Amino acid sequence: MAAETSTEVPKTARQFVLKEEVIVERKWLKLEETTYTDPFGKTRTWETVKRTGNKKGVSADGVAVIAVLQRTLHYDCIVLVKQFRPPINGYCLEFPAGLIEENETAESAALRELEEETGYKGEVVECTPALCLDPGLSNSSTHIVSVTINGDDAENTRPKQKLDDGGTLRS
Ligand SMILES: Nc1nc(=O)[nH]c2c1ncn2[C@H]1C[C@H](O)[C@@H](COP(=O)(O)OP(=O)(O)O)O1
Repeated sequence: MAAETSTEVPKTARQFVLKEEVIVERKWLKLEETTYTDPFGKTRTWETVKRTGNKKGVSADGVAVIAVLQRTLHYDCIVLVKQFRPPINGYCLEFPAGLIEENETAESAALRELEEETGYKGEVVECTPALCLDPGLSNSSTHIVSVTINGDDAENTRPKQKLDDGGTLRS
């Protein structure tokens, strides 16, 4: 008699992390080996990047700001910044963005980063929950914050960036 072959899909188990081990840690980032269970209950490992530091009172690592510049008799414009990004040895056109400071809300961080990077003062319209944008690589999380800028307002007619000593942005 021929052996019966099962056509049933195997039951999968709920997956979870068992252990996180730091491989190397520097000022801004660390590489960890994450031990987890696969859908069949087998133990596996994953290489994970995390940001260092445990900031108190923050809901995500950073914010990205979708800022719409509104001016009378002009089309609305999305404000972007051009920034050199060492990991790709090249320049990117990006939404203004940055890390949230301790005890700072996502909305305040968005307005602060927008003003630092572009000089524009905006108003928050909407803020997403914390999103992981590259969860296969990192647990790093970001709020995407929608902002409007009243370009007719005197404070926004001649915007000036306020960059720290590492900054080389253009908007
Ligand atoms: N992965 C990083 N490597 C670095 O060498 N330095 C880094 C990393 N991530 C952030 N930073 C530094 C660069 C800035 O001086 C500060 C603040 O970053 P962020 O808030 O993203 O940028 P700005 O506020 O726009 O300067 O962290």
